[in-house]
Amino acid sequence: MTSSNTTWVIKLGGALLNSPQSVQALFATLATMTDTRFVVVHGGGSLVDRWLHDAGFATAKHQGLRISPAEQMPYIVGALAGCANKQLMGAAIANGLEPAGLSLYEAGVNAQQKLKALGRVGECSQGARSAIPALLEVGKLPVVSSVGFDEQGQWFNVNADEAAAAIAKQLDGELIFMTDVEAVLDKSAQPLHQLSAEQIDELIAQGVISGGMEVKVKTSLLAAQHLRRGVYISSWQKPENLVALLNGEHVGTQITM
Ligand SMILES: Nc1ncnc2c1ncn2[C@@H]1O[C@H](COP(=O)(O)OP(=O)(O)O)[C@@H](O)[C@H]1O
Ligand SMILES: CC(=O)N[C@@H](CCC(=O)OP(=O)(O)O)C(=O)O
Repeated sequence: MTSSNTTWVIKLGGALLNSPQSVQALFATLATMTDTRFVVVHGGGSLVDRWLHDAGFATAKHQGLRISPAEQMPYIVGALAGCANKQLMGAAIANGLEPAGLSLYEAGVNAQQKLKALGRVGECSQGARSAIPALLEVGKLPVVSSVGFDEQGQWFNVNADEAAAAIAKQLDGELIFMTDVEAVLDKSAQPLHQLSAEQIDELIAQGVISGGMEVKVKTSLLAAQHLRRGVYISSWQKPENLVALLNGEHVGTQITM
């Protein structure tokens, strides 16, 4: 059951940034829900792809996570915490909202190296005090990139789905992933309205769920188990789905415990 104090963590997939109209429509929708506390966490994978390519780097992913050599980090951080974050802030401002652009550090989430072979890919842990409650209290809209820091101040590239889940966990909030597909699809490309742990294992093993969606469903399942509530995957192409979800309607895919 949600209350007016519930915080809704909305993760926006990076492909959204390629569609300025959809960005505007999404923030216009958020702006209509004045009584709801939102935290936006965003990706920017396609922007990172472009910046790395333009800088002459090759890039590769392992199970949906970008292998992030130290020398590529200035481009990755620039694309995510700089360009993507500020583009979304601009759309929020244009729709009458008051965004506050943050990295994971200010949001109270720390990062540390996930796996040596992945370079500077971070995984989340409990961090310093979060600025988010105070920002929400004064009516700001936190817009959080998935750039994280460890206690030595070293920067990390965190998958944005994992970043959103860590923030939802910290705020005990609701979690919605807005991506570029309306739902997780089955092997006949039909939307799955609900997904359990067993189905997720099976669909990944069959190769029906792969790439970025593999990270998303695995992260959603862990988050649902931790938060003890369902987590949703829906499309940013349909901002009205956000309104429906907040009203307790069932759209997209619900990942259950
Ligand atoms: N079973 C599936 N159902 C839907 N999308 C899937 C599936 N398996 C893989 N995908 C891919 O996952 C993509 C979404 O993941 P990703 O690109 O990481 O999104 P985001 O940037 O929003 O986090 C889809 O565009 C689709 O290409
Ligand atoms: C470690 C890792 O994979 N980081 C991601 C961070 C951005 C992200 O997750 O963006 P989307 O939500 O648009 O996919 C990356 O470099 O692409």
